[in-house]
Amino acid sequence: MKYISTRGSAPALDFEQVTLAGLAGDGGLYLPESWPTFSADDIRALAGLSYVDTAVRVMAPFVAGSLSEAELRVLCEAAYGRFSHKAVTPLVQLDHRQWLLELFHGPTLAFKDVALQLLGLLFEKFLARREDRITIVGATSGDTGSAAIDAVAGRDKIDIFMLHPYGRVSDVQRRQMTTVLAPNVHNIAIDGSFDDAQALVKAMFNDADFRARHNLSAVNSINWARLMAQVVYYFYAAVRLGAPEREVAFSVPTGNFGDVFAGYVASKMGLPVARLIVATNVNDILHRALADGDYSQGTVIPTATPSMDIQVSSNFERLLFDVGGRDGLALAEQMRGFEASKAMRLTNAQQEGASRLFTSHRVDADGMNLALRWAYEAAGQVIDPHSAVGLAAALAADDLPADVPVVTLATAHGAKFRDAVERATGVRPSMPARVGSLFDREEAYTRLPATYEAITAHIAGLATARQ
Ligand SMILES: Cc1ncc(COP(=O)(O)O)c(C=O)c1O
Ligand SMILES: N[C@@H](CCOP(=O)(O)O)C(=O)O
Repeated sequence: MKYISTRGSAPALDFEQVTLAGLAGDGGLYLPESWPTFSADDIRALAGLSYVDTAVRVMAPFVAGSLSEAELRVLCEAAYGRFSHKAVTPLVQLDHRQWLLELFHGPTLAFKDVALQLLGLLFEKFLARREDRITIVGATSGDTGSAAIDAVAGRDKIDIFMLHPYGRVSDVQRRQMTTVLAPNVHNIAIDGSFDDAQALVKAMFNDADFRARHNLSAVNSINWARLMAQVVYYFYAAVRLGAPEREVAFSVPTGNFGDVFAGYVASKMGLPVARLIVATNVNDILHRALADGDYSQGTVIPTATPSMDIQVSSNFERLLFDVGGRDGLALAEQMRGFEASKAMRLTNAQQEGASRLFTSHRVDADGMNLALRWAYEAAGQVIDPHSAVGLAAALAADDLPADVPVVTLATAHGAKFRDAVERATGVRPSMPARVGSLFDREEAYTRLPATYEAITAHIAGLATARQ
């Protein structure tokens, strides 16, 4: 399998290279040269398989040439063996048509673990082959950071520098990152938003000297391997609900467009997806883009769903590339315009292409609270605020055929956002034992201004020299 850049001029890479590279050299994001497809029989054959068996079948075409199926299986068994639920990503029924897909049974209680537990092992395997080391630079609005740190802490060929927006993540999210005191883990709190952090990370990748000197790699969803691992649970859930005989809709609380893009990939591979509902909070750039073609960056408004307080959605570029005819040079021009003016209009082809599968819904604080209460009172489920944004959008999708089940992706455990859950439901979710005593541990992080000079000087001073 070869991967090409959305901006048309970086060299095509294989899976191993693309996993270590992160962002493409031309500033674009990597995607498979063509989508592997599963026939109805292939999908039928997934019925009754374990999560690991499903993962191996779904991901095998993407890793071909870099990993054998046996190697992939060993990594999946290790990654998903750390989840606390036997089904890894269990489905929970809420009513006759609404379902939750629980993605928070990993070590750090958010869906990020599904991909990052595997990515940590992929890094280790590929670095051992090359006898090389990497410096990971990442941006987090709360969940990617802790999941990535858990996945790579203590690995001796990796340094990780994780940027989070100071004061804009929950106390649990922050402590899950800053109480990991392994020597290769470096937390940086920037005076800015997640978008600032993400822009700084992309600038480091686009600085050829800095990138080469530190051998940068990515753990954000700019890294293709992240999305690949997330495609698996769409198959796993849909097959359990009757695919390929029955179509399934998914409602996805969305920020950086990675999770819902994985659903798009599943659909391109042949999974019968009736609809992908993009659920945003009031930071609604994706809702405006999908509803009106207006992709213009607003100011980030802090909300009770901090992980979705994002106004520039990295992976949207992958969708625009695929539905817009895969013209990398034209997209590069369009993205340069966006980077300069912070606004762009989708082309007609991009809008029409996206509207075939996607709808969107903007959920404000009242809508989120109502969904939290509905889940608790009508179905006895204490969910987290991000999942509640997804559920609110799912409940509003009343134009879907009656026989289509709607699956909301439950992206985090309520305990990560205890205050918001308690305010809405009166129930304070307790912390699962696997997280340990976060509040007794020492914290370590460095607070820095959100400037390129300050961040790169800090990283250059601490990153272990390449051997
Ligand atoms: C709990 C939670 N829900 C939803 C999202 C949004 O996912 P994505 O950025 O893949 O759209 C995030 C962050 O990415 C998150 O941490
Ligand atoms: N919500 C995310 C933001 C980063 O998204 P990613 O999927 O690109 O890593 C977070 O929790 O950090």
